[in-house]
Amino acid sequence: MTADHTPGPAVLDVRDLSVRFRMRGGRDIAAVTDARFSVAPGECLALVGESGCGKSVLASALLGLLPANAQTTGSAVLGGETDLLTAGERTLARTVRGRRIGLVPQSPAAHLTPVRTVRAQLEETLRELTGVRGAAAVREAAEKAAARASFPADHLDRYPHELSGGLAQRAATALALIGDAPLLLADEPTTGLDRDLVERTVDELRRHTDEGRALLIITHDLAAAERIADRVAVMYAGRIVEIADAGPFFGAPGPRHPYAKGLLDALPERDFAPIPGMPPELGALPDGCAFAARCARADARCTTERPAFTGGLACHHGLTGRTHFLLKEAADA
Ligand SMILES: Nc1ncnc2c1ncn2[C@@H]1O[C@H](COP(=O)(O)OP(=O)(O)OP(=O)(O)O)[C@@H](O)[C@H]1O
Ligand code: NI
Repeated sequence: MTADHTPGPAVLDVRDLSVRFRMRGGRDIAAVTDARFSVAPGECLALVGESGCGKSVLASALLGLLPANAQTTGSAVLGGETDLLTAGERTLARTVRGRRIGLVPQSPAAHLTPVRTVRAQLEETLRELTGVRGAAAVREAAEKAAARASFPADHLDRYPHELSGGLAQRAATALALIGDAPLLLADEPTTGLDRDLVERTVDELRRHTDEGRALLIITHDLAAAERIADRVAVMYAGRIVEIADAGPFFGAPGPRHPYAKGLLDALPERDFAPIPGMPPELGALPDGCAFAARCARADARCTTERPAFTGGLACHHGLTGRTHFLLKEAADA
């Protein structure tokens, strides 16, 4: 097994997914390039990287929610059968969003309908996505759905603006869980929450993964990723540069890609040493490695030659030939 592949049938299998925004004047923005990863049942994959690196665009591509000027290539196969990139809006709206992919939104307050109570929204979603019928049965199912996301029953008749950030997040999670989707997709589910609530939110999401769902969590909160993820995918300038098991990535021996190492070293609880410089414009990417301009290890080759993504890594320096050979041998065994 290599780190970019999960063993057994994947819930989601993304192959060479690219997203280009066609801009006026013929310019292209390469928001996502050749993303390749899969997520297995019961597994949590955290997609991490700095603001603007393409994480949300990747999520929107999976949900069929990209704007009209976006062009996608590659494939993203859900449940071994449906390619999300070619399925078409009708299929995505009727059979995928909510039913096969539960979306835990970035901004729950904005996702919830402001003029309706949490109970009303849960009941409406239940009627839409499940076979539960009859006022009493729907009411009971809504209360169960709230309990599943640890949303307190005595707050069900409140409106979204009457909820704290943490409770709004739980209401949104309860809605995301109603369709019993095998894949949960959470884009920055902890934005704006204090540390305590971040931990509770990710622990609750983890619990749903432990029930057998797959979870793709998008975050730039590395502490949250460390707490929840089985594997980590690091994105830089639209490309995944490293995919690794969370244990060795956050512990020893640590990340293999210099950018991923830089991200961890920048954490206040580690070296608190920011990566110098800025990421490149996605409309004007360099020919070689996109990280070369900021990388202490970069040499002439890095600026001219793009590193291939093999064995979970896209870097000229990450592995010596010998280590690579040994790892590959172990992976193939
Ligand atoms: N509709 C669009 N047209 C053109 N460019 C876009 C469009 N939507 C997003 N982009 C560009 O795609 C890039 C990636 O954006 P994205 O929102 O995926 O970043 P992100 O990694 O999710 O960042 P954050 O952590 O801030 O949420 C950005 O440079 C953004 O400007
Ligand atoms: Ni985003």
